[in-house]
Amino acid sequence: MLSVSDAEAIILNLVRSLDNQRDTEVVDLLADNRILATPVISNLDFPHWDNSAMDGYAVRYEDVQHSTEQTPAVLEIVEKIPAGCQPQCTIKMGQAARIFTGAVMPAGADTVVMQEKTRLEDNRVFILTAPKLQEFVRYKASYYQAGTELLPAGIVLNAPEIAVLAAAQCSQLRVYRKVRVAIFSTGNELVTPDKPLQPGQIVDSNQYAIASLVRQTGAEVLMLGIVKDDPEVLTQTIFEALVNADIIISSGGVSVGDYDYIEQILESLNAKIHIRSVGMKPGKPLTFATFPGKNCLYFGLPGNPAAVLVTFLRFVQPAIKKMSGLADYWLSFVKARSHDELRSDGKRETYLWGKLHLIDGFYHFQVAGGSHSSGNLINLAQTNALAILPVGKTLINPGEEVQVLQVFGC
Ligand SMILES: Nc1nc2c(c(=O)[nH]1)N[C@H]1C(S)=C(S)[C@@H](COP(=O)(O)OP(=O)(O)OC[C@H]3O[C@@H](n4cnc5c(N)ncnc54)[C@H](O)[C@@H]3O)O[C@H]1N2
Ligand code: MOO
Ligand SMILES: [Mg+2]
Repeated sequence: MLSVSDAEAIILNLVRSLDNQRDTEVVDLLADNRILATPVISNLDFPHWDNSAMDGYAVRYEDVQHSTEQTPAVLEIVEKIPAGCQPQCTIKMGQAARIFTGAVMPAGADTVVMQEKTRLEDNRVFILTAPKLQEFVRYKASYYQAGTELLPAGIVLNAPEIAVLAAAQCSQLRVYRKVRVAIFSTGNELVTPDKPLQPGQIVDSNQYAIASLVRQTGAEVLMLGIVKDDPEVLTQTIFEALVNADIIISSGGVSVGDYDYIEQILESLNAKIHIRSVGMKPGKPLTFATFPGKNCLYFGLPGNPAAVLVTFLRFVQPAIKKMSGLADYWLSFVKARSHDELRSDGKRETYLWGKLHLIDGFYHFQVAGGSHSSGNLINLAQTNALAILPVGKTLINPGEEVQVLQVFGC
């Protein structure tokens, strides 16, 4: 049985990022959560020109550097410059321009005095406090120089990046296409949620959970439905999925039961099985395979509903993120203080689901109540984190530190 970290390394080493030329498409600015495939270089400086950060007066520092309330500099106002206009005058000794936030600085002026520090009399402004040199001027190119890299490839385009791209007039973006993930569930006992249950049947909840997580991870879902525990149908399903999918995920059928066919089918399809089981709880029977000559990864997740979520979050989600072109941050761990006693048998790395709260700058982990059996999915609702007890650790006391994996949009 592999350790979790060895399994992670095997998987992530075998994941190839989509091709940054071939596997891309052009989208507009309204397509969010996409991953940039090529760096963006703008031909605009930021700010585009020297401009004022305040409503006030554009002045020459040397005229006002000794101003006080008792001995104010008195300047003649020669121009009024609203935002969006080109100044007409050059500010000379003893002169100032009325200026507004965002308006272009006039030639000759190097400093802005905010209007609260002035007094106006007719066409003259009294400067009541000495400003600092260049105060309240946002200088051209002081935030970004045209021609340099504005955004690197491999980042997610969220609101801040989209604002930057809009401001830079980059409205057509080359992003990676979405990773295509085919999913299916195996089990003769499974039915869709709309069917009345016959004795022994249960609802295929895993397929819905995986589909939701795949979409949240930014990939496209191909739902292949429920497949009976029938080697022929299973083989055909996997064979067909290989045509279009970058990743195939099944749930169930990976343990040692008489109807657990996934591994033998993968072998019959000449897949190379890299992982058969992992020392984690839940999630021990995990199958990971590749198909020689094909760019497709296979994750055979265990059928138990908690095991399927934990193995997806620990292994599949980072693999999708890496394949999608995301340069880093495939997993997000934090250290938290445990609110409760956490227990494990110490034999496998143990994942306990619960809620992460940020209180006064410190993370606190509150374990979900009820059974942590991998067959129980009820108490997974409203959790956002998995606390991790390493192998050999049987107890974490309340108040002790624990490593936590942030999940479900946390
Ligand atoms: N003799 C052994 N038995 C089992 C072992 C073992 O090491 N030796 N491992 C156990 C562990 S751990 C897990 S996890 C499960 C994994 O089983 P499979 O991946 O083969 O999954 P199934 O047998 O098909 O189903 C297990 C369980 O999950 C329910 N299930 C299956 N699919 C779904 C679905 N789509 N939605 C909701 N629930 C599902 C299924 O009804 C079973 O109750 O094996 C243990 N056994
Ligand atoms: O994946 Mo199994 O949970 O360890 O029941
Ligand atoms: Mg089984």
